[in-house]
Amino acid sequence: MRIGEFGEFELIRRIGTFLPGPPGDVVVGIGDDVAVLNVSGPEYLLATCDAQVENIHFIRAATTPYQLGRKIVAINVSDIAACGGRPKWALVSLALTPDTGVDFVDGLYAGMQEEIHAAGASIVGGNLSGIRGEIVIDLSLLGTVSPECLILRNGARSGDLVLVTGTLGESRAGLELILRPELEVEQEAGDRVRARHLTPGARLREGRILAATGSIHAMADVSDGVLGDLGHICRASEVQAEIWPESLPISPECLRVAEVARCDAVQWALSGGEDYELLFTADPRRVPEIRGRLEAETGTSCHVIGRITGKGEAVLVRSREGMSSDYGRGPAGWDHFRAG
Ligand SMILES: Nc1ncnc2c1ncn2[C@@H]1O[C@H](COP(=O)(O)OP(=O)(O)O)[C@@H](O)[C@H]1O
Ligand SMILES: Cc1ncc(C[n+]2csc(CCOP(=O)(O)OP(=O)(O)O)c2C)c(N)n1
Ligand SMILES: [Mg+2]
Repeated sequence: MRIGEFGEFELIRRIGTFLPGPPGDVVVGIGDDVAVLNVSGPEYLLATCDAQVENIHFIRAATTPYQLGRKIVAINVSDIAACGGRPKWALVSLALTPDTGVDFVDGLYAGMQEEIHAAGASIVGGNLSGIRGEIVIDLSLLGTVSPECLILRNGARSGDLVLVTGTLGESRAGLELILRPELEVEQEAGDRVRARHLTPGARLREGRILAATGSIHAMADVSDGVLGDLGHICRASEVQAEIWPESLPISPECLRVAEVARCDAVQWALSGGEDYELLFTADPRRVPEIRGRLEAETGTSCHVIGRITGKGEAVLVRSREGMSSDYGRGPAGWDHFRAG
């Protein structure tokens, strides 16, 4: 059997079965946005890693090395944000071909340095390797969180509302414009969605503020698409959820690109991925206060997009009134071994 038939998440489950149970100082091992480690201090240590692989995550001609540097940092910071943590130290592993220009590495580090500095962290080491084909940039990020602020994927409760920060689908819209350069769209809309794809921002302050409310039951960042990532929360929490397609926050720019591309913006919002927004659940009675606080302190809005309906692990897409929908019948979200 090949891993393409398995899928990414079944493979992670299988890898887990070959590993002994986590030792006692591992608070959270495989399965969340980050590993959470008890290092006998007042704060937990957080650890995560994510890569950018040529022609899987980026096309060399469509991004500058500076943009790529910013993106590799932001996507890792996003995982720490999703737990309510603070990023601290990064290690960067590069696998490059010998013909790579030195200016590529210069630009990459300028971008990484800018983004890591903005996140309050630093690059403290890494590794270099040659590679024969497409290049790989892999970043490991360590951070900290106080135990009372740690939010995991596994705390969603029946009756919770599901919320998401910002807007969904723009990154996928930006990718569409990159893959189909012949599409003509107003410059402002094009620039906005391309920037969202090439240099996503992590919701770091938002994650900490949400965690500090004490009212968030579960949280994850949206890398695979809200449908896929809510699925991860549901499996971890052993609950079932519904997403209301009419409630998804989709910007006018994203709608416009979808119109020009003759694509469905709702589908992009559900399963396009790489939004790097925060997806979380909370008791409905606390939602007005959470939204108010987030908006007042960061200017970031968040929207209710569904609810946790009971025990189970599935995510259904249906209208708030309970009407069924064809959305959600396709692939739930990005899967590295099933994509393409
Ligand atoms: N090769 C691997 N070996 C062990 N654990 C893995 C591996 N790949 C992923 N994981 C773990 O599986 C979980 C899900 O991974 P992933 O979907 O990449 O998370 P994220 O979207 O937060 O980056 C994480 O806890 C991650 O540490
Ligand atoms: C050329 C190209 N094709 C497709 C995509 C879309 N894409 C690639 S990986 C991915 C999912 C997110 O990346 P992943 O490595 O799964 O991050 P993680 O979930 O581990 O944080 C998406 C939506 C892209 N960014 N570039
Ligand atoms: Mg990952």
